[in-house]
Amino acid sequence: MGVGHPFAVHTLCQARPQRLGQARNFFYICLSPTGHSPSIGVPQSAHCIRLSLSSRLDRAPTSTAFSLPAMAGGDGDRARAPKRYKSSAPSKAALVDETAEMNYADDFDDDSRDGDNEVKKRDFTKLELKPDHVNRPLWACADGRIFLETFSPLYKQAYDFLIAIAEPVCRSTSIIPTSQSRPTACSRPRPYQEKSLSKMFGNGRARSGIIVLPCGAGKSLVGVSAACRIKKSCLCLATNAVSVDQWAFQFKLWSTIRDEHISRFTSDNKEKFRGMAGVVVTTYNMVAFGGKRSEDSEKIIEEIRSREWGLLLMDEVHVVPAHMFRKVISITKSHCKLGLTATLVREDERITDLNFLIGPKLYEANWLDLVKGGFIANVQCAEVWCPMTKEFFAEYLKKENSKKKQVNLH
Ligand SMILES: Nc1ncnc2c1ncn2[C@@H]1O[C@H](COP(=O)(O)OP(=O)(O)OP(=O)(O)O)[C@@H](O)[C@H]1O
Repeated sequence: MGVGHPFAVHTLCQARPQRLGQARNFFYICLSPTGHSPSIGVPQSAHCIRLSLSSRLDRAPTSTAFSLPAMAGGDGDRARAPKRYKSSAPSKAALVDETAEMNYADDFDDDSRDGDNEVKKRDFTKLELKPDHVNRPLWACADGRIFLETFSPLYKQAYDFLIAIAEPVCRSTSIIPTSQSRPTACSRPRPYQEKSLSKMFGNGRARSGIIVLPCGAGKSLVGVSAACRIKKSCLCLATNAVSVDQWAFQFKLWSTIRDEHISRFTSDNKEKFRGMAGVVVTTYNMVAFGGKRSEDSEKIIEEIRSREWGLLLMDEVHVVPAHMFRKVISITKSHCKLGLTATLVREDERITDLNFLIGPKLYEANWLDLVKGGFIANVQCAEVWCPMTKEFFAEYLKKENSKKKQVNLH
């Protein structure tokens, strides 16, 4: 089972807050054929992830890659994971499965019982830990469950491994097939992402405006989630063709939208609107371009112009030249506009134009908080002083160059 193995991670069930205190030191994973949603609910705080087998695999997984250390008789192929780990008896009978997995449901979520009732109880109280169990933080059961010891020294590596082999299409709703052309969110936003969205949708309707999140904080998920909440078609504008591909990918990653409902429109990739494309991803340039277009392009741009979009999603709003921005805004019609950026700073005077072209700043995350929360990498700043040439210094002192035009969009 190597990297790229066709698993899909389906987080994270219906957490019941009152259960969180009982969270076990196990990373609980359930493997099941895609399309079948395991009904076991487990709290997120217990580091729970569901893995769902892709339809490319037509049989339930065995524990070939992960072995169940405690299980006698062949790596636990027919085994259950332990109910309790007794660290005081490290090697022999250290695992005590008091009953069977039906009782796991008691510890997690009432919803889980239905699914578990299908599984017969088994007694594994006599099973022993394998001698090298400390090197085996992952326990796989024949019924598809994998348990990861969070207290294992290899926990982090094992966790990374699971994530690496999994394709994070994630989130339970993503396994529900949908015929909708509009995206439906299948993600679990982080607190600051949720806050951004709540600022946008706070009073029950979508507000236009700008959300500022540091690089790598997950603006894409916020954009996709916004499109999902609006439940209408979305025109997504990026700065270049590479970004267009990335946005198309992000929509597939974070939502249930089907491939045929996303169209990309770049100079190299003019995907015709297949049906009523729910999401069209293109560049500012493609929309604002005033020159002669090919017949195909003309048709697509006409479609873009004539349609009433639910959301105009604008990536990197701060870098778009003002005149292009105005043009794009004036030739497209949308119910709501959302601008995303990492920094509302630009070199010309026009940053404040965004205020009336799009809307106010809805939310700005403090990057230090995100670093503290472990959501983005720690940044170290070092100030390096160096001499300026005379000419450069004279230029620097000129009023119009002396300050950066930082927006205050409150
Ligand atoms: N809620 C989330 N849960 C898990 N992973 C997330 C979440 N939000 C974002 N990520 C991950 O964080 C990483 C950065 O996300 P993304 O590329 O959207 O950031 P960004 O803010 O657009 O960055 P940039 O400014 O560099 O474009 C991605 O790997 C993404 O999958």
